[in-house]
Amino acid sequence: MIGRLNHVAIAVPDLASATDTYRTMLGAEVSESQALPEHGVTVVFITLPNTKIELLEPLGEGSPIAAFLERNGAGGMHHICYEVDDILAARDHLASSGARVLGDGEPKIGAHGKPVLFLHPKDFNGTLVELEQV
Ligand SMILES: CC[C@@H](C(=O)O)C(=O)SCCNC(=O)CCNC(=O)[C@H](O)C(C)(C)COP(=O)(O)OP(=O)(O)OC[C@H]1O[C@@H](n2cnc3c(N)ncnc32)[C@H](O)[C@@H]1OP(=O)(O)O
Ligand SMILES: [Co+2]
Repeated sequence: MIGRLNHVAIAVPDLASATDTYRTMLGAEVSESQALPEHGVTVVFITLPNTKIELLEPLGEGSPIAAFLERNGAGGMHHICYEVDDILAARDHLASSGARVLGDGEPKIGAHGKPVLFLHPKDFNGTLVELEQV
């Protein structure tokens, strides 16, 4: 069911500073930032030859990553995103297998304009999993 690795996400307390670190210290190509209020984050993407890195900081009240950053003051690996062909079929299979699909279970449109869903980290070895339909 899961396909390519779409991105690995790192939550950061200061997106501008993290962007500068990647650009100047790691020579990375970093996109312009995208504010995504429906997701409660602002993100940039770093394009690598074989995948992407998503840097994200909280946006607005009630950001889903606020508590994570309280626990991890310098930031940290936040989630991993796998690609799927059919996100509703994947959701239904996972839910029937006992996995917790986060939110109301309906896909939202993510940063790439594609439907995304999240699976509870406790069901996947302590790792927050995002699925993106491509
Ligand atoms: C940019 C758009 C999109 C894209 O297109 O790529 C995105 O990536 S949006 C990214 C931001 N949105 C989300 O992360 C949505 C899904 N996340 C959530 O709903 C919440 O973050 C969460 C997973 C429910 C956790 O929220 P939190 O407030 O931290 O809840 P708890 O404190 O109750 O945590 C429960 C439990 O899980 C552990 N935890 C939390 N976050 C993570 C994580 N990222 N990785 C691993 N483990 C995590 C937390 O430590 C708690 O564990 P225990 O203390 O042992 O119970
Ligand atoms: Co993501």
